Amino acid sequence: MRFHSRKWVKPEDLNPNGTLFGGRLLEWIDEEAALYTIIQLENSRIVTKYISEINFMSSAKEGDIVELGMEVTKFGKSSLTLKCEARNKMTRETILTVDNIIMVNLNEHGKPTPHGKTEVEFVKDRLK
Ligand SMILES: CC(=O)SCCNC(=O)CCNC(=O)[C@H](O)C(C)(C)COP(=O)(O)OP(=O)(O)OC[C@H]1O[C@@H](n2cnc3c(N)ncnc32)[C@H](O)[C@@H]1OP(=O)(O)O
Repeated sequence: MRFHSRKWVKPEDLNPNGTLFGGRLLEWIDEEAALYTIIQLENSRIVTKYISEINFMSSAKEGDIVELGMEVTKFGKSSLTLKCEARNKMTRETILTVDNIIMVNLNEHGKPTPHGKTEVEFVKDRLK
């Protein structure tokens, strides 16, 4: 799994317990999944269709750095299935894992459309 982005836990990201608010982390993950999908599918009209069980295993506190990792587990016809892990860079603990995030490629009418991709592509290879 590649960890593409990092987030800094700020006061506005905390819950009343003083730790990272779960909803904020899910927002970060959804955005990261969307950005990853847009880049892979080369289409900005994509949506999140389904997110499987989310297992919160540990947390983060103010000032901690959270890393978000994504991995493609399946290329469907119009869909892309991702696996995700969020980990705390300070404690080295896994904060949560999500086994399946299903993203769907849409056409200009907002309907699912084949993306034609079958493997992960790297931007550096596209430039050749
Ligand atoms: C980044 C964001 O936050 S986006 C905002 C939040 N998301 C949204 O607003 C999306 C709202 N939902 C929708 O617009 C519609 O449900 C759509 C366009 C995503 C899908 O429409 P549907 O008519 O259900 O699509 P359809 O049945 O053709 O399925 C499309 C693909 O999703 C897959 N899929 C649909 N439902 C599920 C599900 N519950 N679990 C897993 N995969 C699913 C299908 O297998 C299909 O994949 P494939 O083409 O690779 O075989």
